[in-house]
Amino acid sequence: MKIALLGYGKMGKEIEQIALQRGHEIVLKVNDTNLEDLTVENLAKADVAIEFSTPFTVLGNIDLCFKASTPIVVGTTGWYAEFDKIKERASTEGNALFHATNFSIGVNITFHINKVLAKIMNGFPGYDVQMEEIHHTQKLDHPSGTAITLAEGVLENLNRKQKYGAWLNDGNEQKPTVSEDTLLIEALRQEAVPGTHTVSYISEIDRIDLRHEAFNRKGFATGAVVAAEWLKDKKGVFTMKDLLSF
Ligand SMILES: NC(=O)C1=CN([C@@H]2O[C@H](COP(=O)(O)OP(=O)(O)OC[C@H]3O[C@@H](n4cnc5c(N)ncnc54)[C@H](O)[C@@H]3O)[C@@H](O)[C@H]2O)C=CC1
Ligand SMILES: O=C(O)C1=N[C@H](C(=O)O)C[C@H](O)C1
Repeated sequence: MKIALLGYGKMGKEIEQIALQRGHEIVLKVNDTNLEDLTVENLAKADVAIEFSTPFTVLGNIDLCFKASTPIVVGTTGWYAEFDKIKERASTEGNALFHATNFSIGVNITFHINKVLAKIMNGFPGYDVQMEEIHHTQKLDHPSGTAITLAEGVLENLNRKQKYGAWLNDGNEQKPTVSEDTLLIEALRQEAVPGTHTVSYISEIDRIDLRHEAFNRKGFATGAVVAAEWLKDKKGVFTMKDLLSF
């Protein structure tokens, strides 16, 4: 398969290694030093594009892939406010888009358990729920896309929470007070952390933690390449639930 890498930073480089190991060819690599190569003509030469750039550049890259009729796998986070518009466009124009806030199998198992746990906790009002995400200091968005997906899983299943709130804890501000129906997500930035997410239920007598800790970026990268292989000859908008069998 011929792959275009849109975003050749930490993730793009990791994806390149996995893609080559799986027998694919990289026909285009773009980062902010060679944006002149990012053309519809070049994208049309790829069987699929894998997009891990920035929240500010992802929408332009999706647009170019749609114009080139090149299926696109999007891992970039921080753009989901525009998701409905993109989805509508993909269906009217007959494009192929695979998106996920997290491509790792471990996190997707955690997403599933998180929903089951939230449903169970309806019967146990003595527990309050809170979330924490920790990422490297270069991360541009907060809370992380994964944290938002986890929060949505809680809100869909736990009746006493109606919305989430975010707090970037950089050591300068006190923990905000939130209403009882708000799920607070605390974001911490620590050197070189690939991504750690925890959903905690805390009562007066104990604490239950659902935690996923990535040790490196291999899980994210492998999931993105597998998604690209799966998407290649399809049309429509897909995510990890379409790929996984649970
Ligand atoms: N869904 C998932 O499983 C995962 C998602 N991510 C997300 O992927 C994104 C990228 O993460 P990293 O690789 O860690 O960031 P990074 O900062 O290491 O790499 C981003 C790259 O995008 C390049 N870039 C800038 N403008 C561009 C443009 N117009 N077109 C193409 N590339 C451009 C930059 O030069 C840089 O090389 C972030 O949004 C992050 O949250 C990261 C890991 C896993
Ligand atoms: O920026 C990152 O690094 C990561 N971003 C994704 C997110 O926002 O959830 C996935 C992973 O946690 C790493």
